[in-house]
Amino acid sequence: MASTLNQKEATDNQNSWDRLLPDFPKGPLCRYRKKASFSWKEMAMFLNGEDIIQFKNRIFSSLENDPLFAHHPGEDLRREKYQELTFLRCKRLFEYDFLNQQELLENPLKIFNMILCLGMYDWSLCIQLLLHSGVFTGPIISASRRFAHIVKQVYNMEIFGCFALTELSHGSNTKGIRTTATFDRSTQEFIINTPDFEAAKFLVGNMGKHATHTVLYAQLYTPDGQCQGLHSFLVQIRDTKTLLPMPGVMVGDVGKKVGQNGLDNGFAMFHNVRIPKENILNIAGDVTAEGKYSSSVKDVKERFSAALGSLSNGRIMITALSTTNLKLALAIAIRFSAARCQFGPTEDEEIPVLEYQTQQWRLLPYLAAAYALDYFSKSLFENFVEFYAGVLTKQRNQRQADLGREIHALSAASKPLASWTAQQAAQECREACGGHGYLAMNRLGDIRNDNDPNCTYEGDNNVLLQQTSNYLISWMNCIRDKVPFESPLGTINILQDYHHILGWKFTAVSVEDCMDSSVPLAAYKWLVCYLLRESYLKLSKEKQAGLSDFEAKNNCQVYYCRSLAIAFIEQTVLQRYHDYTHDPTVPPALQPVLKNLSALYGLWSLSKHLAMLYQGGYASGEQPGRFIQNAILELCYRLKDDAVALADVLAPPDFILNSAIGKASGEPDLCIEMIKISFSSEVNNKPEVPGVFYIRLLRVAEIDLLIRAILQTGACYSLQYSIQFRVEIDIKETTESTAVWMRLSLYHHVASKEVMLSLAVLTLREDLKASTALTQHSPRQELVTKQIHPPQECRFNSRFFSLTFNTPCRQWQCYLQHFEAIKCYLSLHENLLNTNPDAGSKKDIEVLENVQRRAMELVKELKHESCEEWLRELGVFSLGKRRLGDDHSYLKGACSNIGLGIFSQIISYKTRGNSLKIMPGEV
Ligand SMILES: CCCCCCC/C=C/C(=O)SCCNC(=O)CCNC(=O)[C@H](O)C(C)(C)COP(=O)(O)OP(=O)(O)OC[C@H]1O[C@@H](n2cnc3c(N)ncnc32)[C@H](O)[C@@H]1OP(=O)(O)O
Repeated sequence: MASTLNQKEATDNQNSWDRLLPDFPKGPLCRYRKKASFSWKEMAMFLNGEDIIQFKNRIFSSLENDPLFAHHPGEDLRREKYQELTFLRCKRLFEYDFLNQQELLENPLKIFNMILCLGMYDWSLCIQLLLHSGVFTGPIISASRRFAHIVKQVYNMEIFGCFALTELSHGSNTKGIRTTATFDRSTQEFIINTPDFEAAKFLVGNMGKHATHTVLYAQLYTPDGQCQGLHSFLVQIRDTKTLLPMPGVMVGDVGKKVGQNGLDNGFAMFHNVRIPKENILNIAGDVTAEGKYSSSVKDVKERFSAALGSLSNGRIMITALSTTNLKLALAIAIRFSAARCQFGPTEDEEIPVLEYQTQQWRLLPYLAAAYALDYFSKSLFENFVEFYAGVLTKQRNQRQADLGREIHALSAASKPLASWTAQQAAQECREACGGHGYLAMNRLGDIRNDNDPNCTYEGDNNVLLQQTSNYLISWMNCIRDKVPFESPLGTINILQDYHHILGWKFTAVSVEDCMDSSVPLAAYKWLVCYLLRESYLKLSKEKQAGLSDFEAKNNCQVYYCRSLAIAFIEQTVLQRYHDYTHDPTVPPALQPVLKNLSALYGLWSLSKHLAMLYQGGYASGEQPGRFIQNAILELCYRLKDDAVALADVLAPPDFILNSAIGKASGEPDLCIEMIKISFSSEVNNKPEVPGVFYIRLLRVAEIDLLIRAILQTGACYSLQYSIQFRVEIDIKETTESTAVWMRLSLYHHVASKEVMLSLAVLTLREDLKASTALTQHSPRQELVTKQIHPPQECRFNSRFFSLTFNTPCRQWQCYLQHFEAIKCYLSLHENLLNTNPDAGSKKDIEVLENVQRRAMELVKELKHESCEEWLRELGVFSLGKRRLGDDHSYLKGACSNIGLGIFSQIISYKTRGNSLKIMPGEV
């Protein structure tokens, strides 16, 4: 009976997993998926839970089915266009309203996941939304209820926000900020001024083009001439209707960046800009009508930390954003490594590159880090939710203050750890995928470049690490005075055993002994205590030598305080992950792989501190180092067959991952991607370059892929162009083989001229796996003609089957029929060759002509088919459907919706400059 129940439970589970997590398409990755020691679906359910998976699916499918979110293949989207599109998308996200207040309160992890889902799709969009509805709105919500109407305007997108702290000459050093806000008693206003160019607000996300309001950080001056320190103010910088700068504000875009170019980063200078007294965000302090400064926080330092408190939230999110980049890069590189075969034990046999020890060692520790950091970032976010609830309910007890300090210390180190790990991983993954990794279409370059600012914004990584080491060193007084202590989250509680831990030694006596994360965890505890002692001693010594606090601190960073902060955060991440993976409630089938990941993350991270372990006497002799290295390699080997399933758990759907080599099937369809890119960039940017696509077809099935690629690409770009297709099939015989070449000529109308587009020569290799390469094929001149043929002309001779159709791209049904005819033609031809191998070489003109005639007849017959049937057959129904009818509707919709909101604008399909322009008569 019990076993029947268990069986039923197992079946129910399986059904629910299958419903939420569909199987992946068959392909070369199947062999690894079969070898996995666990079910990826069970793992995904365990890590996320049904509710979150459903929620993520809803977001992913909404983006995939919305034409506004269609990808623009290649990297040729101009910056202005990309920024404009990002803004339209951001606005559209509010229309989706993925998360209501109730859902958010019930499960705050939903907002966390929503942000990450958007980031997986595009970081510019994600950061734009975060800056507007989080970084800008957070301090406003925390300040006072008097801003409720502003918050409403934020969520209606009636205003658009940014967060202006950084200045041209002051980024990390917030105390050095020089913008001023002087209170004017006579008008009950603050006057905002930028003293000089160097104090201009700089690099502020959303400020470049779109923001109408900013949370502005400035030194507050009371009428008595006293500077009361850094405070934040709500300032309008642009007119909400015209987007023209407000009087006294000079604002603009800072130009192209290394990454995230869909985001408009800007600068601003203020000259006697007056804002009402109520616009001070009174988190740290306020000013009375008489101009007296008042604050419930008496201590200046505490006031400073209250003013900057909102940055902790940002750093926690950046920890998670970086971890997401780590996950994306790993998903791509592991899938590629499992499908890509290169070299082998014999000349005839090539093996997947994942089988090589070096490849495992390069990638799998990062995979383990992705799992550990993923868990950590979620748990830290949950800690923050607890803290933020206290902020909103105005709790002022000791625990709340201690929790704030601890979260600040953790996030100031977890941001550096996660962003650096992701940065290094993205580069390693890029290289591990060779030339394919270098191609923009595979997204590793974008992941690396878009991750890059995570190391800098919300505080430079190295500067922030000092906050963590300061926090740790601050506990030395309690240790020295033997005063009992603990922190709300318990992360510093190991220091209670400081003296005892300093006496620990490395005790493992074999490699097998090291295969559990308890071994690196013990070493980390020792390392944290050791580095704390060394940093403290060094600091004391420097001070005793007569150096100022400032100089002493400066001399204690490298090899001391900096290493301490890094070791502490790695130990904390590992501790949490170790506890999680060793919890008895983990499903038995998942325990071994999760424990392996935990051990690998711990040992690999620890291996970077080997010198320190020896230097401090924790390890001695040859064995500890050897054991750790061999255990890392053994764990990589043990995880190798699980790697694809582990990557599957992390990877979003193909549309979101948007990487040809990262596809779930392991079939990169590079041909399609290249055509899309070549086609789209030519159409989009260089319309007057003449050219032809030559595509060599070895299997009839391939034409389906091409049709899909062309349709999808056309779907993105046909809105502005009427495109003509001309297709010629050239059956080319050599002594070794018969090859079918398809020449696809694309024309479009530019100023009523017909221009031939794009020259790209593609060769598909037989297996279509990862091996598409651009090759030199000299096009035969007799085939190249720039003449447009009359519509729907068919021409035959013994080798060529040529169809030209002169149709606006929007009318899909026209050219679908023609493609179908070509397909029939090729099928018949292929059948012919299969049944009669001599047919090709004998140049049996009569037979070929019969085939061609039949294909011609098919074209006529096919005209009566409904276009929707064609689309469904080709699997592009939804894409096609939303283009049928009013082709411009999606853009019109998006833009006109904005028009209904704050921004009156001229909708322009020309993308030069900001399309948000002033309506005639409004100025
Ligand atoms: C959701 C995010 C998405 C991505 C967002 C992307 C957009 C990016 C926007 C930006 O980048 S905006 C601006 C970025 N700039 C910064 O982040 C500034 C970095 N600098 C600082 O935060 C501070 O200047 C500092 C380096 C942390 C402090 O340096 P300073 O030496 O001047 O002060 P201390 O003496 O160290 O600190 C005094 C006191 O205050 C405590 N404290 C500081 N920050 C916080 C905080 N966030 N929370 C709580 N407490 C804080 C600090 O620990 C000290 O306390 P004690 O040690 O004295 O107890």
